[in-house]
Amino acid sequence: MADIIDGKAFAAALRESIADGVADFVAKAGRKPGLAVVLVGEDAASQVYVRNKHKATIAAGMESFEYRLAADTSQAELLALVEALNADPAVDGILVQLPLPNGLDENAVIQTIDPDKDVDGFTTTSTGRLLTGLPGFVACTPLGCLMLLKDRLGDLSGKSAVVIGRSNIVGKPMAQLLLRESCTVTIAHSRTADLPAVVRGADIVVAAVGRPEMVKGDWLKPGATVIDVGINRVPAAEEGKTKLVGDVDFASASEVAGAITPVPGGVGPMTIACLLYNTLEAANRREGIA
Ligand SMILES: NC(=O)C1=CN([C@@H]2O[C@H](COP(=O)(O)OP(=O)(O)OC[C@H]3O[C@@H](n4cnc5c(N)ncnc54)[C@H](OP(=O)(O)O)[C@@H]3O)[C@@H](O)[C@H]2O)C=CC1
Ligand SMILES: Nc1nc(=O)c2c([nH]1)NC[C@@H]1CN(c3ccc(C(=O)N[C@@H](CCC(=O)O)C(=O)O)cc3)C=[N+]21
Repeated sequence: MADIIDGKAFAAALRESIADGVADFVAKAGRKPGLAVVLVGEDAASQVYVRNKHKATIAAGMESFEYRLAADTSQAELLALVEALNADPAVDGILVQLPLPNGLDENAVIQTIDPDKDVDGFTTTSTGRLLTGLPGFVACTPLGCLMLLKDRLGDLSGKSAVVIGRSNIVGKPMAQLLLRESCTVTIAHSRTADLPAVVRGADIVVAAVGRPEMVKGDWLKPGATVIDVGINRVPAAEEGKTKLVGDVDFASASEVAGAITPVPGGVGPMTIACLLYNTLEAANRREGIA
């Protein structure tokens, strides 16, 4: 049976150490690090995430600025808010919750965020820095996955890694991070031929697909380390109830893998902890604190 990688516990420990860093920052800068989160519209899942981010930000000793805008907010209004946050000295990090309602241009909004406040790591400046090996903000979910992998495996160099999914927010930055760690990286996607065979070659499997329980145990190399990014809400056994499952079929995969992250309690909590990590980093840089 695979070891369970306890992302929730790892994230809790990380948040504790961030809280210590926040206390140092407050002592030196005379203010708290500030994170602004912008939520447009009423998407149910986004509301839950934004509430969780708010709670975690406060618990870490940071200032949380929440902006909840109506679904019919115009592009110009949203851009004006992002520009105001760019100029606000109390704001160190800016996160615009995705997806945005139809009619808003996600890319235009994201590219307006000051790269020095881009704690989501989504601007082309941040992704370009990652690609070229310059210091910068790395997207929270892949960063959290990498922390779990390094904690489990130590040096990743020379390992073969398969990332399933090529989105800008998870798959692509994940692949870049693994390449930076000198893994031999394969990026799989919906056009990949014989995905089970591709996965079977990997020491490290990161699944970020959005398809419930797609990756089966018999696709895995025995002993592989499996990071399940998927968050899928599906009907539960009990009538009318739902539950969260990942992109990996946990029951069969945990028979073959060496270690695996659960859903919930794996990558999700790491995403929020890494957001706080990036925000503290942004605050320290802005104040010139090492
Ligand atoms: N835990 C966390 O903190 C987070 C979790 N998530 C979750 O991670 C998952 C992925 O999110 P995200 O990257 O935004 O999703 P996207 O929908 O943007 O991307 C999904 C990717 O999976 C690929 N794909 C789809 N179907 C298949 C298939 N049958 N075989 C192989 N590849 C396939 C797509 O390929 P193609 O490009 O060819 O279409 C695409 O590249 C979701 O479940 C999401 O909820 C997301 C963000 C954070
Ligand atoms: N600008 C932006 N940045 C993001 O980082 C971002 C985003 N938009 N849009 C949506 C996705 C998704 N995402 C998650 C964060 C935490 C959990 C999380 O905490 N999950 C818990 C369970 C939560 C639950 O019970 O619903 C867990 O896996 O244990 C999941 C998913 C961040 N995202």
